[in-house]
Amino acid sequence: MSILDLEQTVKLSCFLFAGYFLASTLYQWHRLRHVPGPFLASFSYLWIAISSWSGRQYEIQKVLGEKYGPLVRVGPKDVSTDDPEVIRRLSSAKSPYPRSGWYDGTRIHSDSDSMFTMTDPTIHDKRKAQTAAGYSGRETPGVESAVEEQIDNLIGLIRRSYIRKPGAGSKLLPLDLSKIYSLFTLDVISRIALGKEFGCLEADKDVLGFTHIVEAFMPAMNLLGDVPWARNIAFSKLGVKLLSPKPTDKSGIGLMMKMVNDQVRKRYTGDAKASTDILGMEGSFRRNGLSEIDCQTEALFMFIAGSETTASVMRITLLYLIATPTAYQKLKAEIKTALESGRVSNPITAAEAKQLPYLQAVLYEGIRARPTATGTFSREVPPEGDTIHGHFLPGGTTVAMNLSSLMRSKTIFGEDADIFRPERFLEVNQETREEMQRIVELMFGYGRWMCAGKVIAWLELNKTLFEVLRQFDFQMYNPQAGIIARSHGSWVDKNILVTVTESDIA
Ligand code: HEM
Repeated sequence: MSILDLEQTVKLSCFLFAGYFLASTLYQWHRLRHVPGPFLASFSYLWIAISSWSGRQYEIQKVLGEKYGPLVRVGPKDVSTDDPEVIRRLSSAKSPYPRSGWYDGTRIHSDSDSMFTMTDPTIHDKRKAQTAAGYSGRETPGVESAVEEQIDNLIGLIRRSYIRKPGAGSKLLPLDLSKIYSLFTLDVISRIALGKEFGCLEADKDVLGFTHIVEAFMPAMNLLGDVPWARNIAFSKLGVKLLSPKPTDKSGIGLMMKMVNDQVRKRYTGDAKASTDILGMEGSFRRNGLSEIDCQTEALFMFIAGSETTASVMRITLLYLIATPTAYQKLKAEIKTALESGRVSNPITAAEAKQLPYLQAVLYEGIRARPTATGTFSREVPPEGDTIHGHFLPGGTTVAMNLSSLMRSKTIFGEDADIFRPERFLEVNQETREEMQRIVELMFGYGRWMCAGKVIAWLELNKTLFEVLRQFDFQMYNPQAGIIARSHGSWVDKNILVTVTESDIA
């Protein structure tokens, strides 16, 4: 080929490529052109990529509803909604909507799915039924006492290392709420899933280096998971094989994988003693038909789904309480009255905690004020298409839940929805309160896809907040120092430093 021919071929290729790029961009834009949203999002995934990577996913998402309405275009084939009715309809047990490919972004095993990455409703429903008795506590009555053991360890650690004695002479080590609750939830999950806690609270450190790995990789994982073409590469079978953690790793998720695999193997080879953990020999998962590898995958996913989520609610709720003295005092007063009247056990049971109205209001407000997960959790419109809020959505469009915007809705939560005020749940009639609570509970998803660990999460939240405030009082260590809170699907928090004193109501 002569140099002239080569030049012509290169020019023609560039021209064809530019033509293809323009035509496909125009096509992408055209299919959802009637749905309002940020301009960049209408033809490219750059908008989603920026919001996933920036650490400001929450701030970016929470204003979308007010700016564009209940249905917003957030990508070429993607919309999001903050309408609770639509969220419920799409996730209900009878909905024809499957989960979208977004869920692949949490895949860890190349040859086995956790319940979370099962996008097909029929396959997913089967796994959900197999694990329901374990997660709900029906076949695992020991979960509540396992949580109590870890609360004891949490209180022990605070008392051992962080308590500030009265007077100026005592040595002062600030307690980092962003760290201690992560240690607590890791110990809870390992205790209930594997029968023995990792011992993070005992050692006062993340013994496996899990949170460090999560923090370090969260921006990249969130980005890869949110942008479809990147996800299709990174989370393909080959991508997962090459990139995902390995049981031979010396720390982080790989090491956790090894511990989980070993524990599960013991139980499946039959030399384990009877135990009350979710996975035990007599444990629910095995009894309900999970194979060894399914069990390993499910158990590992439990750490990803159940540790930082719950820890983030615990730390932010306590932080909001410390920053809102009226709410802090009211909750302390409710705890004191409950103790004096002998209405609560030591430690409090989950059932007793549910009877304390201000404690409930604080927990719902804590979840609402800073939504736990900012990931998109999208569904896929079935092939025949669907109409939402008057906009036709062709088959294959993904519809995300914008919980960040929903939780800030002034129509539902009042004009002061931007601030932490638990009273909003108490000054309305019962019907309105229950509807507000149901909307906050959408934070756990809904219907067939709803969080399997919701009962365990509420158990932890109720018992821990009560017990910690029964024993201690908290104040900010340095109110002028900045707290770091970045949202990449879930939260990466740092530097929530407090000082702790003994409470006078215990
Ligand atoms: C405050 C704490 C928690 C929050 C806000 C939360 C939230 C969620 C959400 C939003 C989903 C996905 C729902 C959907 O796809 O529509 C989910 C799924 C899941 N969560 Fe949680 N979660 C929490 C704690 C936990 C805990 C403690 C565990 C385990 C002990 C857990 C285990 C799971 C599992 C296994 C799934 C997959 C369920 C399915 O695919 O059907 N979660 N969670």
